[in-house]
Amino acid sequence: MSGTGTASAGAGNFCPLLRLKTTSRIPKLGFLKLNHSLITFRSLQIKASDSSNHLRLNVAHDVTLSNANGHATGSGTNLKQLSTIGNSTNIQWHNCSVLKDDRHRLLDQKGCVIWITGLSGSGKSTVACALSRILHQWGKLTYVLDGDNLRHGLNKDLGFKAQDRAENIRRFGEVGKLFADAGVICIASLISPYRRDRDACRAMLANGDFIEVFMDVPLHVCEARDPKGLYKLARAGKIKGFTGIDDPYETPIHSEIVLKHGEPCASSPVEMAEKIAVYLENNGYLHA
Ligand SMILES: Nc1ncnc2c1ncn2[C@@H]1O[C@H](COP(=O)(O)OS(=O)(=O)O)[C@@H](OP(=O)(O)O)[C@H]1O
Ligand SMILES: Nc1ncnc2c1ncn2[C@@H]1O[C@H](COP(=O)(O)OP(=O)(O)O)[C@@H](O)[C@H]1O
Repeated sequence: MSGTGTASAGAGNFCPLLRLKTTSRIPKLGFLKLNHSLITFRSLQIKASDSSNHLRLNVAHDVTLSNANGHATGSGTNLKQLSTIGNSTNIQWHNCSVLKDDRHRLLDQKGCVIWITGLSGSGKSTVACALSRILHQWGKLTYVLDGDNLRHGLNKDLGFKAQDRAENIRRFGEVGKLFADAGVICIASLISPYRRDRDACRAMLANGDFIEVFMDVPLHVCEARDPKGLYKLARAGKIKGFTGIDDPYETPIHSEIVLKHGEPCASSPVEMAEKIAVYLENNGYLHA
């Protein structure tokens, strides 16, 4: 493969193989499937056809040829390597020509993860839903990932031992990262008691895109609320390893937002949610 090829043009100026109009601007990324092979390219020139009704493709840089199994088969200026990530061997990252910025422009917002951490009963879920409601009313796309809810499905194999909580948090981080990449404002609401696990999720996202919100509510207040009766059961020894009672909660040190119990002007869930919404506005997340 020399880096230059031809493809038959479809009706008019539209090439069904490329799904491009010949008049459209040159894409920065794309792929072309030919004879069960995949050609990945970063630079492409399309010249309008002559009377032979053919499009001429000039594939300029970063060419990777791979067969249907994804193994590299040809040469290019920059062959991508197969990787091993965890237990996944011989894998290769595939790019798509629709990029995060394209999705941001479509939605007129920037994807991010609002990470709400705090004790059981501190008001995480209530604030998460209030924030989702406010942003929805402003025409912004959000999705709430709630600790209790994900334990009904994705995380139902996990308990509350430290390593299970760590895995729970890691999965939240990975799912939140996908939502943010999709352009969605993802609101994660989970106890996430360990600083190291929260920081690992922060590190998964681009600078600024992980916004930690600490529900700074004293244990005695959460315990007095006890909406599910869990503190009572934990005090009675009927639940072991309950956060704040006989399991640790590591207070955040560098949260972007602290929602302190009893703070004047920010004591109701809606006022707290408004504070987060203002942060998003001030930091450019509500426009592309
Ligand atoms: N041992 C123990 N400790 C803490 N919480 C417990 C426990 N057992 C059950 N629950 C209920 O599970 C909810 C917390 O789940 P999370 O996924 O947010 O926890 S964690 O982030 O993995 O620590 C938590 O929900 P919230 O009250 O909304 O925080 C409880 O309802
Ligand atoms: N800012 C607040 N002030 C007073 N009560 C609140 C506030 N936020 C939540 N609550 C109440 O506290 C209880 C626990 O709230 P919830 O959102 O379920 O907490 P978490 O998700 O952290 O367990 C609920 O009964 C809720 O109505």
